[in-house]
Amino acid sequence: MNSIRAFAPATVANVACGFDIFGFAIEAPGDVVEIRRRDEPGVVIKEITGDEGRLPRNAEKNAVTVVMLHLLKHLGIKDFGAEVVLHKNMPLGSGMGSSAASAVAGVVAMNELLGNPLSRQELLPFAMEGEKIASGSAHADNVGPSLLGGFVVIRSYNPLDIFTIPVPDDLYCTLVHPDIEINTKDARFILRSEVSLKNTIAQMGNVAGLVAGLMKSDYELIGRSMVDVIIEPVRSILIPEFNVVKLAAIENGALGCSISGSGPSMFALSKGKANAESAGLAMQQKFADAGIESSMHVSAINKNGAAIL
Ligand SMILES: Nc1ncnc2c1ncn2[C@@H]1O[C@H](COP(=O)(O)OP(=O)(O)O)[C@@H](O)[C@H]1O
Ligand SMILES: N[C@@H](CCOP(=O)(O)O)C(=O)O
Repeated sequence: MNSIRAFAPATVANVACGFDIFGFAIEAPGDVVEIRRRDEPGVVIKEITGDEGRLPRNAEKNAVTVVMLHLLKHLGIKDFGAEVVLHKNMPLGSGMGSSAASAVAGVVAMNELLGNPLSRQELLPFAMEGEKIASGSAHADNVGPSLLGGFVVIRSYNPLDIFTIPVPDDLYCTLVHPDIEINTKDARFILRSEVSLKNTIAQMGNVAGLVAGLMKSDYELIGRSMVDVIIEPVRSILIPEFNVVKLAAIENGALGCSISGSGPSMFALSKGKANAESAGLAMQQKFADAGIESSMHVSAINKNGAAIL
């Protein structure tokens, strides 16, 4: 096989109360990566579309190729020649797991080109290296769900312990991306490093409630548990109209609403597609009232994650 195309979906990380430990993928959008073997050694970026020339063309600096270089090194493969084309189908610094989608598509495509020496689970640490390059932190709550699909829980980072839990069939996500940019690195920098006991107790209750609500298909419990008392109060100040948009989502059918990843995108979860759509239109309207353009994606939870095309 000389050429491979892979797709990796956008993701919603944190899911309100689960900073760095919860995430799920949506159906679309997603990045597409093409790799072609070439005779000369070295992995090079041949072309990137959709980034307005903003992403690094240096293979050691772009999440899509960094993961390939780590994989090749791990497998002891030297002098491998490949050229890479990246189709960037989501904005940078979006809170939609943009860097993660590139990293996952890159590592899945390279693994396929090499004849699948590693399983999907085994690819995770390599995909996390892409996040390290992009945001300075090897968090797995975007790359995990983009790679594996489903609703992902990261129980531990050291050692890495990650699994998926079932979600109700009629659970829909609304993702609204206001036309502003927030870098994950900056949004991590502003977080406080200490948390009060009171907030820890509240957050633990919500984490347990969200997992139980998803597994029991208890929509009311899901909604009640979508509360983040630690991260959202700090980061929401970076998103204009955050409180107004969140209220609009809940008043128009959503079970709950919070920041997607590190923002500026906001997500809501709803029972049924119709509720997800009406919540999303209301969210967009509030951004529009403040003169902010936005785009909306409504999707069921993507159960499959990345795919070879
Ligand atoms: N292939 C890539 N796709 C997106 N961002 C990348 C990629 N490679 C490196 N980056 C860098 O990662 C940063 C964006 O990532 P991040 O802040 O995590 O955004 P997002 O929240 O959308 O994932 C930018 O500084 C960008 O230059
Ligand atoms: N847990 C991370 C998730 C970042 O998601 P992104 O989509 O903004 O890259 C964090 O909250 O920093």
